[in-house]
Amino acid sequence: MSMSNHNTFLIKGADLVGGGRQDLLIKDGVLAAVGKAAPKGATVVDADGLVALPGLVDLHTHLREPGREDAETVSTGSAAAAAGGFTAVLAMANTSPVTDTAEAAERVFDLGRACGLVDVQPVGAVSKGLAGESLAELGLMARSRAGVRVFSDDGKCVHDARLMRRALEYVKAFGGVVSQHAQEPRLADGAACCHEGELSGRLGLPGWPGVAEDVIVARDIMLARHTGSRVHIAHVSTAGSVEVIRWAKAQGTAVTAEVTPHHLMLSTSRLEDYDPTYKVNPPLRPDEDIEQLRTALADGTIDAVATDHAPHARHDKEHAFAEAAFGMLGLEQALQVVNTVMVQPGLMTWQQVADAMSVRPAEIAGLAGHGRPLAVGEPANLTLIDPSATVEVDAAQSHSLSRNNPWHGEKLIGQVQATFLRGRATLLDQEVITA
Ligand SMILES: NC(=O)N[C@@H](CC(=O)O)C(=O)O
Ligand SMILES: [Zn+2]
Ligand SMILES: [Zn+2]
Repeated sequence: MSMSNHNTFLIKGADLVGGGRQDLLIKDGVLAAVGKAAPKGATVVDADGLVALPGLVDLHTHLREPGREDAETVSTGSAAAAAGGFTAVLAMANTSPVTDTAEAAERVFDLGRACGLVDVQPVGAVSKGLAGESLAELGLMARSRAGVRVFSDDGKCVHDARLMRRALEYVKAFGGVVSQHAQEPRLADGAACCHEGELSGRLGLPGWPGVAEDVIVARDIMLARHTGSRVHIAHVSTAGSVEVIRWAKAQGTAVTAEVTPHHLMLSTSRLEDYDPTYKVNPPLRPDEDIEQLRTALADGTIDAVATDHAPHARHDKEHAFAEAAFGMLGLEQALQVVNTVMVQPGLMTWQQVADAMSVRPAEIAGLAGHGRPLAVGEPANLTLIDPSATVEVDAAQSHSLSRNNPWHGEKLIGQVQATFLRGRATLLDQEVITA
């Protein structure tokens, strides 16, 4: 046992977003002091040159438990999240069984609390069994101990306009939101596996066009306007969606949107070698879309960065491109990617990163205690990042059970060095501990 009290941390000289260089005292789970403090027995964390952000909140994580514990569990996914700077994640409902009842939601919630590395907040399914036919128990999930506020059939689009309308009307009663996987099934042929364009033609892979996303985004914005309810667009990937969302926000419609790290950085050209690691839904898009996604994130048209962390076991991913599973990892590299493509080139400030990766996601999901300013009396949910370290990503070095990491071999800028959840260190690089 060391001399230090493991529940008391003195973070020295961190660069606080909006607050300059400060010391932070973490005690009894809260920020006990901001500014100068020198308590005895605290573990001292040297944060010289590190940026302190409120703990990150991921609106879109697939944890695979229950059902596919060979790909990820609540515990391994939580560890990956903490390593990436997250203190809360929204766990998507496309598990087996589906999270479409109060009991199922409470089970996921409890697994998360038992693990204790991040707050796991279950997303409830919109439709029973994600079948797109009848509404799941939205009200019971909302009133359950899990307090579900975000509903999504993610993996599938709620394509029936009547069902979508009813879901929006229903969640309005308790301040909930429907997160839509926007993909018109009639425009996205069953065999489609990548973006439809020049490259899909050349590679001989069936593709689906960006407009399959755009039309659902437009429809759901009109339904949100009609019902006076809130819609959230998951993993926006096209310039067309951005255009429609920008228009809707200018009209005052209650629409919010997220973009993934991979859609901000990786283009369709990654498919040249038919590597199934880059097979994802929605697909990687051309440079013109990426450009618009970056602009929209920087100007607030897109509210949040969400990972769509989608672990897959080797035997589901290592197939010919057309047969492999859709999805890629994201939790551990998300902040690095945002730093590399947005902060370092001067497109975004750290304050904006805090907004897009913590404040806004917590607001959208109605998560109390997260996305809060780093101020005295607030829960000590925060993360420290070295913004200038260049790191070569190694897929083998991961807390996730899966290895479908699209950043493998990539040099990214930034390294997460510590994460605290209500004052407990869920990640603490030994290098930064000085006493
Ligand atoms: N993103 C993906 O390609 N896959 C996700 C489902 C989804 O987000 O649509 C998955 O669950 O694997
Ligand atoms: Zn999806
Ligand atoms: Zn997803």
